Amino acid sequence: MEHVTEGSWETLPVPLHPRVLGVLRDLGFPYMTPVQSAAIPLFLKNKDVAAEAVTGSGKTLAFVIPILEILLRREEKLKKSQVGAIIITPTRELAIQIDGVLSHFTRPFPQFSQILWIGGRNPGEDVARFKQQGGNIVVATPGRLEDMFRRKAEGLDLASCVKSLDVLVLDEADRLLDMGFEASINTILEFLPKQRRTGLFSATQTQEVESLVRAGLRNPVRVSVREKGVAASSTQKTPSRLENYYMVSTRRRSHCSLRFCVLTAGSSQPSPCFPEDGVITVGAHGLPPPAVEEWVASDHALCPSCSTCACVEYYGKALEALVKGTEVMCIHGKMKYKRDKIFTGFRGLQSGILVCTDVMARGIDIPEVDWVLQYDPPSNASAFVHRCGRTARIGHGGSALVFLLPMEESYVNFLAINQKCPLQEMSLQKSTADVLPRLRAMALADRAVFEKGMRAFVSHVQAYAKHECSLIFRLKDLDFAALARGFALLRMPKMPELRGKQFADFVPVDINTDTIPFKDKMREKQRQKLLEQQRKEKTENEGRRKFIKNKAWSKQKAKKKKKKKMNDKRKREEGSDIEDEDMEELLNDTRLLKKFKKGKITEEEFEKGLLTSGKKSVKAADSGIADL
Ligand SMILES: Nc1ncnc2c1ncn2[C@@H]1O[C@H](COP(=O)(O)OP(=O)(O)OP(=O)(O)O)[C@@H](O)[C@H]1O
Repeated sequence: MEHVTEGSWETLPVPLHPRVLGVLRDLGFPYMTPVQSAAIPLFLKNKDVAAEAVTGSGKTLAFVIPILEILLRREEKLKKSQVGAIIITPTRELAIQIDGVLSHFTRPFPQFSQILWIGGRNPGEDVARFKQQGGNIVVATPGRLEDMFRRKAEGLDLASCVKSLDVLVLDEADRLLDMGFEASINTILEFLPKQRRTGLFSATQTQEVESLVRAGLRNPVRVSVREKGVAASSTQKTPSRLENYYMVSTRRRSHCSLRFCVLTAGSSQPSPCFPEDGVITVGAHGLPPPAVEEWVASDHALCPSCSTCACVEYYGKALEALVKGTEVMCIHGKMKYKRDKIFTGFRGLQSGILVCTDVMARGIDIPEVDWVLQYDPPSNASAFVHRCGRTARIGHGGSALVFLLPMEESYVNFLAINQKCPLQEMSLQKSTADVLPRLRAMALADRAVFEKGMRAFVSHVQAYAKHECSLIFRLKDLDFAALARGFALLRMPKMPELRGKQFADFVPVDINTDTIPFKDKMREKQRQKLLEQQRKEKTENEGRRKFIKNKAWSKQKAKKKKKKKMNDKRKREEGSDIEDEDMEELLNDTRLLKKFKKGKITEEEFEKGLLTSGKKSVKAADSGIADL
């Protein structure tokens, strides 16, 4: 393990508690990683630490161990309700993971209690748990932690409880800022005592992180850890054991990635849509081609690959049908309550595919992940490094692959310069059977699949339009017809980006897509009922329309003008002129996100808002009018 090279824990200049050493022995970690050997002594000498180290280099223990040691060295013992340490991390999954690591170390010290505060759970219960069990060490997401400071009326005076705080850790600091938590963090910092140790950990440092370092840390010592064997001048952000590839597909990106997933997962029964002779070779740089068996032997394939929740839903559904004998799971940010369960479930699997958005891109530690497939390039370049970092973690090898269109190939150079992240080209050489006819057949047979595909396409186009590297990812150059074929669409969706365009290369199906039923009988029954209701309303409105027609034309004109004005205003405000409820939901979510980023609403309110708009969309889908 080239990461674990820094001598045994006993060689630290400040000795660790024998029971901490015992836990490390039980975990089978006899040696430290570089970031651990650098950061732990600094913390224990009362320094603030700003640490940057590649993904999977053991940053969690670099702050968990000092927290324990500092609390153990306190002169005044902590009371149940006194908070001695807080770890803030951007996502729930990360918080759960850190809480799990921490519990190994608090187990031999029953005098310390720990508590997890994350969104998606009942805040009232969080308060009750704290009052009952205490929380000397808090692991939290920023929104929920900020919310907890406002729960005085429920009997939790957190501002008083944190007066005893010794250590604050900001994990994945750049992500905390990317996700718009700056306002929450600043509010939280105001409650915390200045006399504390602060640690800031990240795999990628940005300008914004620098400001946070200045705001939250006092004379920090900076730790920047490079891997052994990597030149001192190099600032490569990805682990050296990571084989990082890109594949340029002249065909559709989605098609390629789906085929790749099918192959990688290595179905136990040969998939009807994928021949057994698919050969993948590494091109350009002359490396030997990995044998197909190598892919097939994959344990976990993780794909934090999609930029949007709708794409995750669609690819999840597609892969479920295409990959036999391998479990396919989906996680995205719009899932409210089942996210924890799915995440834990995936970790417990022998092998599987996790289709996810960037909620899984950071910090998530599933050591056996062999492949990270990126269906589309993430919206910002540092997220690319984090996505890849879900594989090739300590002591393990791993590979990552991003699918690019020919017009996007300069992204490879951009990553090499901007992120010091070199990629090698890989190409799928033999032409293989098409997965798309199968997906089209699925969409024809089930409205749920049809609608998922349409939504995925729309959301993908919209995400593409907002890409940070708009010079490389140019919406105007996107081949919409090829994209639609890649999503196995039955017809082109109606959306402003496509208005007035012709798609000679896209052949829509020869049926009215409104007639495609849901496979789920109940859903279809509801849809039919709603369609009937709409038909009735339409007939009733006919009479009214005639009446309007008989009105003075000047009046009709005024009404039309008013309507146009309202529509224009809405378009200006929302940047969209799509009429259906899905778009409304999307816009509503965007508005919520903006408010949340500006700190105008709490994480809780944000999630509640998402849930309400999600419900609306289910209604729309059920009614069958969500046909975008
Ligand atoms: N000293 C050690 N020896 C062996 N394995 C270790 C050691 N320290 C940590 N690990 C293991 O290495 C893996 C990665 O650790 P961790 O999740 O802390 O990495 P990280 O640097 O926080 O990664 P990321 O930047 O992706 O969040 C974990 O599975 C952890 O158990």
